[in-house]
Amino acid sequence: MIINILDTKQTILNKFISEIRDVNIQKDSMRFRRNIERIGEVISYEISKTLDYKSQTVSTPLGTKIMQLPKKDVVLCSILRAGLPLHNGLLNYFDDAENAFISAYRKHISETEFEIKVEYFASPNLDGKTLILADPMLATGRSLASVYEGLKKHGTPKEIHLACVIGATEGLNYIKKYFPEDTKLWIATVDENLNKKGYIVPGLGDAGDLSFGEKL
Ligand SMILES: O=P(O)(O)OC[C@H]1O[C@H](OP(=O)(O)OP(=O)(O)O)[C@H](O)[C@@H]1O
Ligand SMILES: O=c1cc[nH]c(=O)[nH]1
Ligand SMILES: [Mg+2]
Repeated sequence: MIINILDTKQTILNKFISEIRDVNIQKDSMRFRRNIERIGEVISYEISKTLDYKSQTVSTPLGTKIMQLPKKDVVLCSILRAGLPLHNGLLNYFDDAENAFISAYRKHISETEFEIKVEYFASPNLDGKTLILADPMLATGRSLASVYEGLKKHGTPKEIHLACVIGATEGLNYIKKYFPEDTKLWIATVDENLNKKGYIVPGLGDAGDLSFGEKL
């Protein structure tokens, strides 16, 4: 896996990351969602530097210009719920992408043990496409790995990009085993620790709840 950690350079991205972490600012759920979306936009721009482009002629009112434009083969796939604001950010830039949505949640067996349940699954054919798989939190890595197992039935993408906001080192190491070697991970920032409940520390808390409210 090719790992790109975006906060290793000092950019405006750091402000967006600090606001989603900040226990006071993150209470404003509209700002939280918008910051995740803004991070999705930054990730899109970085991914766009690696895509395949082809020459196309654009007509202006005064003439023509040959431009290099990205091929229209992107599929954006997000993991519900927390993936939705990140999906919006990616879609703001890859506006003609096809879209896939998959649900994954932690079904707790005990306070500290859980299994990943994948239930809703809607995806186009992935053969030969550029797959961008988005989930803001990469904690144990089990949600991303389970979703990818399911996606394999929908075809073989030409290339795979993973778009994440905060990861834990353990999760990064876990998913390396599941994805093809040339998969590119784009992640805003990485923390060292996971707690007993599988939450990233210091992380930000529960991204799904902060975006959409607590669930039962
Ligand atoms: O790397 P993992 O250990 O699998 O954890 C990460 C998952 O946890 C969060 O989802 P959650 O289960 O909280 O569901 P939600 O989006 O509905 O809140 C997050 O959006 C990831 O999908
Ligand atoms: O820290 C974490 C881990 C999983 N899901 C979250 O929303 N946050
Ligand atoms: Mg959650």
